[in-house]
Amino acid sequence: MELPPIRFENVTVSFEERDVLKDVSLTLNEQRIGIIGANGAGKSTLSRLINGLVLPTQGAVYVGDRDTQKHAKQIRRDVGFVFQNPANQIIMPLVSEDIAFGLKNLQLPKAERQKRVHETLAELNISHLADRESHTLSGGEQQMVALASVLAMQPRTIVFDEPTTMLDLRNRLAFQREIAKLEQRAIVVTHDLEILEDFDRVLVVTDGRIAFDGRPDEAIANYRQWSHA
Ligand SMILES: Nc1ncnc2c1ncn2[C@@H]1O[C@H](COP(=O)(O)OP(=O)(O)OP(=O)(O)O)[C@@H](O)[C@H]1O
Repeated sequence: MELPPIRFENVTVSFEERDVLKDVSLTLNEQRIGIIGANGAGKSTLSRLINGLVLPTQGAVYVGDRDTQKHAKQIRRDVGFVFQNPANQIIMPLVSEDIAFGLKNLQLPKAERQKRVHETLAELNISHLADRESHTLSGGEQQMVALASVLAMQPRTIVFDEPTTMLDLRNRLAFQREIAKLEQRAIVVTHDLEILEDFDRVLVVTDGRIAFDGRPDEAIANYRQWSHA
């Protein structure tokens, strides 16, 4: 699978005149990229720029050669986003309907939609949730269903904002296995440092800037050192 590079060019994001990201320039070519750092450092904002959920106040973000400010629709198709709070993402009354919902927008035939729904649920070991009412799911079950909805769409890049916060050990391991197997690019914002062990690259965000950018072990050591200071 060809993975389009993601480029940040001198990106500043301001909310209410406060700069929460400051002149960030980056090119992301790797397949598995982690983003770590303190609360409020700017990690979610950085991740949301990738699919145009947040737009730069200054500078530009490109996915391949598409500017996120100009090609929102195509970019949302190419970059899936798994939200921190899965309840924001689940919209349909039944789990299987929820996963099928996004596929309708891709204009896939019904049989293909149903096949993808069942394959994705089986892949994540949550086939037993298919006929459950979405609002009765536990937090962790919701997080797994939100993950399934995005995986079923098969976007080339998937951004995860703290995907394991509600998962028990079994589901956390299932998530980790799933990420390791993905042909797609995964960009994961997390406080769960262990899941980054086999990643290609980890960014440490501190106060709106990239304070460190490198291998997971080095990035985690840098972040630990910063946290103790
Ligand atoms: N829509 C918004 N309006 C105003 N301020 C915002 C908005 N979104 C984020 N912020 C502020 O920007 C800063 C960075 O937020 P962000 O969510 O990117 O941090 P984070 O590193 O993901 O934090 P956490 O680890 O706590 O989730 C925070 O101070 C936050 O309050």
